[in-house]
Amino acid sequence: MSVVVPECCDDLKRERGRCLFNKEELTNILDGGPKLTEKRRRIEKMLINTPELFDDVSPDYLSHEDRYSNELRKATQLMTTLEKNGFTYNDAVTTGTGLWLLMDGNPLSLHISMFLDTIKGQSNPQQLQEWLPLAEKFKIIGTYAQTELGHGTFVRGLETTATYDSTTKEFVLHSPTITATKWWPGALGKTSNHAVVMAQLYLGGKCYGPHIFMVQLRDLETHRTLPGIVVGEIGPRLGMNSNDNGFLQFNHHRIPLTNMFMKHSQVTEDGKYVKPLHSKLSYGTMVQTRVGIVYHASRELSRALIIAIRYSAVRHQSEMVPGDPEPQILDYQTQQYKLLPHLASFFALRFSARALLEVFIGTSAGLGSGKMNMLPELHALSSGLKAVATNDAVKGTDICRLACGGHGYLSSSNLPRIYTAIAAGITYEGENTVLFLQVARYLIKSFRASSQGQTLPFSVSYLRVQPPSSHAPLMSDRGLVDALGAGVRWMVGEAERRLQQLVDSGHSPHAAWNACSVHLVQCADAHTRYYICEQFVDAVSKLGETVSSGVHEVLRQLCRLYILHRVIQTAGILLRCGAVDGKALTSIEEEECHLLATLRIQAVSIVDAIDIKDVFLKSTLGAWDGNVYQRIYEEAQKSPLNKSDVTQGYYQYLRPLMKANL
Ligand SMILES: CCCCCCCCCCCCCC(=O)SCCNC(=O)CCNC(=O)[C@H](O)C(C)(C)COP(=O)(O)OP(=O)(O)OC[C@H]1O[C@@H](n2cnc3c(N)ncnc32)[C@H](O)[C@@H]1OP(=O)(O)O
Ligand SMILES: Cc1cc2nc3c(=O)[nH]c(=O)nc-3n(C[C@H](O)[C@H](O)[C@H](O)COP(=O)(O)OP(=O)(O)OC[C@H]3O[C@@H](n4cnc5c(N)ncnc54)[C@H](O)[C@@H]3O)c2cc1C
Repeated sequence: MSVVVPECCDDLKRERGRCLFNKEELTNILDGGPKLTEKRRRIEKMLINTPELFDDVSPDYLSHEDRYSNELRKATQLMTTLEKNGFTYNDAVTTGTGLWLLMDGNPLSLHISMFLDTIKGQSNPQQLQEWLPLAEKFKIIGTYAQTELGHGTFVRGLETTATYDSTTKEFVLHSPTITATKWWPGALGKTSNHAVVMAQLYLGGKCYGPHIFMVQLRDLETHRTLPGIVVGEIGPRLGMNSNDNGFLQFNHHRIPLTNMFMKHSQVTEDGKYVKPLHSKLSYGTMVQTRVGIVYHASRELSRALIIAIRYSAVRHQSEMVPGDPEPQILDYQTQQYKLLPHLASFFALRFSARALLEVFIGTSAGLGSGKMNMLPELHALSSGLKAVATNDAVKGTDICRLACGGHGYLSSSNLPRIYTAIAAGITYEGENTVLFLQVARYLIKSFRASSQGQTLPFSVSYLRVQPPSSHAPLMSDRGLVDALGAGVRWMVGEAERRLQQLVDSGHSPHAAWNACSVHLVQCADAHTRYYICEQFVDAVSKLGETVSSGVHEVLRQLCRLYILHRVIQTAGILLRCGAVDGKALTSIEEEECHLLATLRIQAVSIVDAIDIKDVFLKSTLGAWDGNVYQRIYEEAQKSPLNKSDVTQGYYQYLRPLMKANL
């Protein structure tokens, strides 16, 4: 059946006709400026003109091996296309465009992120000179091999050993137990010929803790595994099955002394250890990746929102008023309540990701000149934001799926793939509960320091025991953010009181910590969300001076919705600490419902301004033209089961059953 695809269906045309702001201006803000929008579009144009980057057949219909090969084909094509056109892989990652073509598990993603970042961040000048050009030109291909079967979270508990042999000036890498097997690293199974490996450093019989080593795994000509190494793929996962997440074991495998990353800590030829300036500098790649994941999570959430909001404007169901035509489902207040707070979250995360990147850049510059004092704050902020961003992106994406009813469950909606890809983000790069507990540790330490009169770093300065009285009226944005801050201060104070009470009654500090850890995780989550609210309010108020009133109004509404929603979510705490009363909460609830109706009017235009083209959305439900039903129908025709009217299964199983005398 031939299909005539209209420019854009009537529903979406009407929605777009109601736009009262300059979409391009909002797009520029989200990209970080008009120049970055222009650059992103140039990359997109180039990629769209490279047909090899697009799938002929959905990965769902391919075998495990074909799926991997197909993704590898596209990944290598992407890298060469970028290179030939004068762009870097980083351009494709930071704009999201390249990743969206490969989000079924891109086997080069670990190479272009954590492998290269480790080389850049952990090498001494000689190592940098030797490894960086090889890695940048894909002469060596690597991954980040840290997690083991027995330990992922507890890096200090890793079992792989790197024992220095001063007679040969080599490290001997060994996996002494089954649980020491490296397990999970992306692209380790079949793609990588190198890995940066986290292993316990042993010198003269003494363990110096986890350190990073560059290890060649495969021959560079034949790609065969080197002697002393066992490597393979770990099998199917919940999602991203086009990747070759792998396992790795060492059997007394030798590497040169110079293969230990020596920017921060060193081993001399005679086996002496030189300490780093800060004991956690070797965790730097993880911190950097967490910063990137905040952006990544916000981008994935935005794809889900575009799909669900456009679909909600096209889908008509039920009767709102008996006898009237079926309304767009976006007109139902409950549908708005499902989607619009997540739309606000996307903007909040985008502004916070930018603020975090600035902290990261500032801290990295400080580290270069030996200043370590900003590291704890960066660790706390990046851990908290990584956890909130991935939690919210996963929850938001699933809500988007549910908001699309049955069709959201179709693979062709692309919502399942977005969901499974981002769901991994809750676990990888530091499991979220564990990261929140790191934030809580920082909060309690800061709270205690402040009780002793010490000055606190900027992100926790609001925890001061004697806060300056806020002059902002409660119902203003600033006033409500202050109320949220008061709530976190109360929660952290309460956690500290409970910890102290347990210690005073004879518990060890560690037992007390565990006994309070549910509350501590809530403190960390609330603190991070307070930080996000602050960043959102600051960003919108700064933009107010430079943007047109239409765009400013939309941003102000989204920011307001984010704050109101957060206050309602935290109502119990805020009532307990007296930051708000029941009357205020009632009016906040009413205002939220009113705001949902206001934002609904321009919701389609707001998601249009995120500016993700159909080829990157890859969704039958979310395309620009709104031609949903035709697309779903056509996609179903591609199922291999539809190649013949009667399948083999009928002759083999169904017919015999029907003929049997049961
Ligand atoms: C750009 C686009 C990107 C796109 C992304 C998509 C693709 C991405 C693909 C990704 C694929 C996935 C790839 C992967 O998954 S790669 C594998 C990732 N694995 C992890 O993330 C493991 C998580 N675990 C850890 O990081 C550590 O073990 C933790 C932190 C939990 C504890 O650690 P440890 O047991 O050693 O420490 P401690 O708890 O005794 O605390 C002791 C002190 O140390 C301080 N401390 C701890 N850590 C740091 C730090 N980093 N900087 C500064 N300070 C730090 C801490 O605050 C405390 O300070 P104080 O309280 O004593 O003052
Ligand atoms: C898709 C994917 C890709 C990955 N890619 C890589 C990679 O490229 N390289 C790599 O090295 N690794 C990789 N990993 C591994 C990943 O980093 C780990 O799975 C992650 O760090 C969590 O560790 P774990 O699996 O040991 O979980 P565990 O730590 O065993 O967590 C299990 C449960 O125990 C809880 N828990 C653990 N410790 C504590 C604590 N101290 N306090 C309270 N609760 C606790 C957790 O909250 C969780 O609920 C990947 C994982 C996935 C899923």
